[in-house]
Amino acid sequence: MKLEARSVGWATGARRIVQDVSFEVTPGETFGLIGPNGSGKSTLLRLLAGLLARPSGAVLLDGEPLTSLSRRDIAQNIAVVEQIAETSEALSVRDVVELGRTPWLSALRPFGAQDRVIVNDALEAVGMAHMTQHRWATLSGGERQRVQIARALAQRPRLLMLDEPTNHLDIHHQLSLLRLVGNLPVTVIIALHDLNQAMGCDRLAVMDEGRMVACGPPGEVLDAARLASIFRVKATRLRDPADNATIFRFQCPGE
Ligand SMILES: Nc1ncnc2c1ncn2[C@@H]1O[C@H](COP(=O)(O)OP(=O)(O)OP(=O)(O)O)[C@@H](O)[C@H]1O
Repeated sequence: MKLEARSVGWATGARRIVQDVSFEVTPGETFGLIGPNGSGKSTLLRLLAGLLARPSGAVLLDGEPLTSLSRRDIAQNIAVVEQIAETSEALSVRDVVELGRTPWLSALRPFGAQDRVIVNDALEAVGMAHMTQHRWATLSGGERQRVQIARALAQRPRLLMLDEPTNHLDIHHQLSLLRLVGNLPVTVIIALHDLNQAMGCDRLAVMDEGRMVACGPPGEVLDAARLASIFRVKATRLRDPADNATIFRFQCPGE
């Protein structure tokens, strides 16, 4: 699915949180959003998913303005995993993941065997199939994160938006999640803090103070001058001899 952001913005009171952001994400692309704390990444993701009232500019999905689509149309196309997921404490892991099927169900099309297979696959994909009966309230931060990702996978979206999906995960689950997401046959927009992980995206948009200040392939966008001016770090580029990949080592200026 193709997504186009045209001069997207959002303000609260007199404060502009996101301003004049334009880019296109092509079908199948993994598009990363990076930027310092408070630079507007989560707000931009919410705008792209149509979750904020009174946005400015336009978001188009395969050429159709988001505003012309029903909530159900949007939910059949876009799944969002936010940083803080609100879920009833009493639900089981399976219940939460089954919620991902909601946009596809109706009185004439109740939850059935095919939905059960999709839910099982999603639980399997995030390594939570052994905990289906556990209650949400009892889960660790990383387990909750993986269940929310399974819910989004069960939605079978064409566009998956993830807000810092690795932030609660141990290193094994971080890497397996990124590999899982990278191999999905869908368009992905992902906000990330780890710039080494961001190097795995097809393209990156850099946010700073609510504006997009750069957009392009990771190797071009993450140059020493930008890392110093936007992220306020001194970066040394290293090469992994195993596969020739670029790795950054960061230091605070003056160290
Ligand atoms: N509903 C709101 N009302 C007021 N201010 C808001 C609101 N939502 C976001 N902000 C402010 O907008 C700025 C951008 O927030 P946002 O969460 O989009 O940044 P971010 O880049 O995702 O940050 P982080 O990396 O810390 O998660 C922050 O200063 C935040 O306090």
